[in-house]
Amino acid sequence: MIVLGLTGSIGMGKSTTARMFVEEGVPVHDADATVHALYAGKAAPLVEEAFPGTVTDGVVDRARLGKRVLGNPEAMKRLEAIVHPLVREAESAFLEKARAEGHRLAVLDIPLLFETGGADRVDHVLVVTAPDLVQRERVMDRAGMTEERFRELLARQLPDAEKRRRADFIIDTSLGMDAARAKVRDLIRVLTAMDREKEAREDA
Ligand SMILES: CC(C)(COP(=O)(O)OP(=O)(O)OC[C@H]1O[C@@H](n2cnc3c(N)ncnc32)[C@H](O)[C@@H]1O)[C@@H](O)C(=O)NCCC(=O)NCCS
Ligand SMILES: Nc1ncnc2c1ncn2[C@@H]1O[C@H](COP(=O)(O)OP(=O)(O)OP(=O)(O)O)[C@@H](O)[C@H]1O
Repeated sequence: MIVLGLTGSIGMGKSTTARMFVEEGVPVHDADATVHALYAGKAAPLVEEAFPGTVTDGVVDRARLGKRVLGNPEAMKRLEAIVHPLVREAESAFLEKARAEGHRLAVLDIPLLFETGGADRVDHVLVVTAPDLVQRERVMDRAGMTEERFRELLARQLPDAEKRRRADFIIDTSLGMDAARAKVRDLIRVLTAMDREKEAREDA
């Protein structure tokens, strides 16, 4: 089975592209959703112990936690030491299930794939991108978004150009849904064939 990492900066079309893989029958694991679930469960007591006052009614308050760790590399490291092993555990269980079900391809949707060393856990990386102006228009359309917040978010993410440089595959989501869906289908075909060849070589 081939493991494809899916990533991209804010507003580039990660969720939309992930959904297209699901629609084509490819299992997708969502790291962001996993963190949200962990913060309402298993991780909450561990986070409260490390960062007292950040958990309310058993659920991590992301705004409070963000204030403690964003812009503080040492605190972020401590938080990652709690969260990342749990995310990896969930990913491993997901991949094991996908393998057992006979899938040739599985996708790990990881927003901060490059920033958190995720590239080592996948066989290939797909980066979704769009021109700056399109990205800006999409993000500024969201409720509560301000110019300042957008700038802050961008400053904390690896630049799009650097992500594209490190990508194995790129999809430009500014060309519309049909174009992106065609690319997703092409990619599934190529990676599935690659896995089939790999298996034939291993059997020989
Ligand atoms: C700090 C937290 C509470 C802020 O949550 P909030 O909902 O306010 O914002 P969100 O999750 O969208 O993150 C906002 C931005 O912060 C930056 N950021 C978040 N986590 C990290 C990190 N581990 N390393 C570097 N930058 C980070 C990113 O630029 C991101 O776009 C949250 O991001 C978190 O718990 N991060 C640590 C866990 C983690 O690494 N998650 C990434 C997926 S494995
Ligand atoms: N291929 C596409 N064609 C047209 N519009 C698209 C395409 N992909 C995404 N979009 C649009 O761009 C916007 C952002 O997409 P999406 O929510 O998937 O981004 P994201 O990368 O997951 O964002 P974030 O990282 O902020 O959660 C949405 O309005 C979506 O409809």
